[in-house]
Amino acid sequence: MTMVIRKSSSRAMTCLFLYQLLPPTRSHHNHSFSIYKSCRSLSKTPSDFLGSIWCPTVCAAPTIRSFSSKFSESNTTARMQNPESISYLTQREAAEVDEILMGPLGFSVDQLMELAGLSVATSIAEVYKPSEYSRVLAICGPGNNGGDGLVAARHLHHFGYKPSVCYPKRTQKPLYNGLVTQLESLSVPFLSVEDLPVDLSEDFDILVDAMFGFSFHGSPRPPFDDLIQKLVQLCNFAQNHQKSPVIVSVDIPSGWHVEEGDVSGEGVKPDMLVSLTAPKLCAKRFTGPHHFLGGRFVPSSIVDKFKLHLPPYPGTSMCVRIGKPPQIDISALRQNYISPELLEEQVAADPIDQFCKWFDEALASGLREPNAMALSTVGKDGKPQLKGAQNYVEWVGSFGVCKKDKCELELDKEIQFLGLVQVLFMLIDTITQDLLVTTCHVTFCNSSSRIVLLKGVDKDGFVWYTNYESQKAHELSENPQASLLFYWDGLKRQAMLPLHFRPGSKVHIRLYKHEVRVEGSVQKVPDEESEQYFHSRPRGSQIGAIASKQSTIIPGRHILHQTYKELEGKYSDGSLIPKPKHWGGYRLKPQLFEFWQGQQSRLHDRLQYIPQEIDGKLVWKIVRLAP
Ligand SMILES: NC(=O)C1=CN([C@@H]2O[C@H](COP(=O)(O)OP(=O)(O)OC[C@H]3O[C@@H](n4cnc5c(N)ncnc54)[C@H](O)[C@@H]3O)[C@@H](O)[C@H]2O)[C@@H](O)CC1
Ligand SMILES: [K+]
Repeated sequence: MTMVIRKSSSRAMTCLFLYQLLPPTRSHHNHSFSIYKSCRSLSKTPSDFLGSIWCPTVCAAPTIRSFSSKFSESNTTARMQNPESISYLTQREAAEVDEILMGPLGFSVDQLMELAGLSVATSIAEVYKPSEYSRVLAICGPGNNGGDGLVAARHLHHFGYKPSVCYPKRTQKPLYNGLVTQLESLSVPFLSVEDLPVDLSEDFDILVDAMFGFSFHGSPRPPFDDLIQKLVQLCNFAQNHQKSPVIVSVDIPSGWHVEEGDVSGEGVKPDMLVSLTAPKLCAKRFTGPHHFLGGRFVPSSIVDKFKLHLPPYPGTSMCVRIGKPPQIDISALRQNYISPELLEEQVAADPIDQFCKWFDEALASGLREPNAMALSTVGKDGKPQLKGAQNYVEWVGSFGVCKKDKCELELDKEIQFLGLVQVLFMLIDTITQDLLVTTCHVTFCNSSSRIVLLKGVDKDGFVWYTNYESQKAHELSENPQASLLFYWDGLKRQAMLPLHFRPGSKVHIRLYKHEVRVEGSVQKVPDEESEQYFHSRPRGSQIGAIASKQSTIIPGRHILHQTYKELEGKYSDGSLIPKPKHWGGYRLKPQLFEFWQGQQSRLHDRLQYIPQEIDGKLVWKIVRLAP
């Protein structure tokens, strides 16, 4: 810290306490700001001293992108069910359900098989993403369980997996021949038992066990005895591999007694069980992490007849999770990020281009809402946190001119904070009124954060829409500086959560993680732009925007429903829903970017883009920060 005294002799010293709330921006050398208050006043509230700060104008490259409103509509997720309250069928009941479905209820085998196979494929896709678990082997038996496996393999192909099929005892019926032809037309390879490697871990990520279902009895006969042993022995090879394949059993873990389960204790131990129609008694003995129910076709007459308690399927899903997803010890979640290094010479010169590159990667990796961002704002009265720790800095040496009712400070150092400046000490030339030296303390302000959805990014900045009467809008009206934070993990070849653990196996996680922080000043977007976007939203969201007086206290949820219903009735004729005045967009004009990439041993990459004016042109200077 330096002390700058420009003038000397016959000076009076005045010691003052002043407050100045600074916005969350970067200030550069010799930028000036004003304190609109007499230096000689004491004990004023912070709000009396709102000043202005010079902010550079930023022009980014003309990349124009917009995101469709579909991002804002959330997808349904599988509901957790208490396994205790669910019905389990005996072998006899399972066969009886089968007979009723295909007799009086008019279903055909292929219909049920198609729905069963689709449920298996969607259950797999809920847990094991094709980006990490692409190589699938469906081992299919001679009956309908095997047929389910063939159908699942076809759907998995269309979901982006690479299935292969082992179907050693083919049933010569038109239904099965058709399923085989369909797979062959997709070039799905059929492997004989002899073609299979001794260690299935080498070639496959997912093993679909579709050998036997509820009609199995006795001990498995060849070649299924050996195939079941291959699944049992997988754990013997586990130590040779970073990741061992997962076993997904269709309806019954093959070889298990349909009612009593794995009687010998030496049978298959699937990681996932997809029960069809209703779980069979053996499913009570399933201890793997993922139990799903599929086969969304059970009519109420069957539910009543067998007094079934089955979980409801969420939304339009073909499957529902039974029981809780595996518990994860949050404190043990310590990923080692492995990424190629993020080097200064390799990143785009324009931060908007770099942002779009990472955004596209996040989108391609299957992240649901990569446009979700934390928006941090602070009003003019952001309360200071307690002194101490890293929330407190001190600087000395600003100087400037002190006029009757305002002091102009000229900062002599680059500062970087969002905070409350407390001017502790000022030395003023009583003749010239020059401000000679100032000592300031800066305490960081409390800011408020929430997640909003990015709806567009272009050369002018980052756009989102909200209620202009919300807390964030209120804070932005008082202080237009804000910060955006994007968090994208699970990129490229990462393990997806929930993590799959097999007892005794080692889980090596390759996780790529990116964060982008953007700071700048915020303005409302022109009303026509908000108007245009408002009418592109689903009508339900348009009505919702009118129904909710955001951030106000309401007596209960019923008020929202009531208002929503009234408005729904009002606009039921399909007429244009007018955009409320209090609803619209904001655009943040970036003044700083930081691109963060996780690396091993916490040696993360942090590249900051700082705007600079060179020969009247804006250029972004890239600097590296220590992690
Ligand atoms: N609601 C239902 O009933 C539905 C049933 N579906 C599927 O159909 C399955 C039942 O199908 P299936 O009745 O065809 O029977 P499975 O597929 O369970 O197996 C029957 C076949 O396995 C053979 N087998 C039995 N025990 C054996 C042993 N110890 N060693 C070697 N081979 C043996 C039988 O000879 C027969 O060929 C269910 O588990 C389910 O996967 C689904 O396709 C759709 C709905
Ligand atoms: K099975």
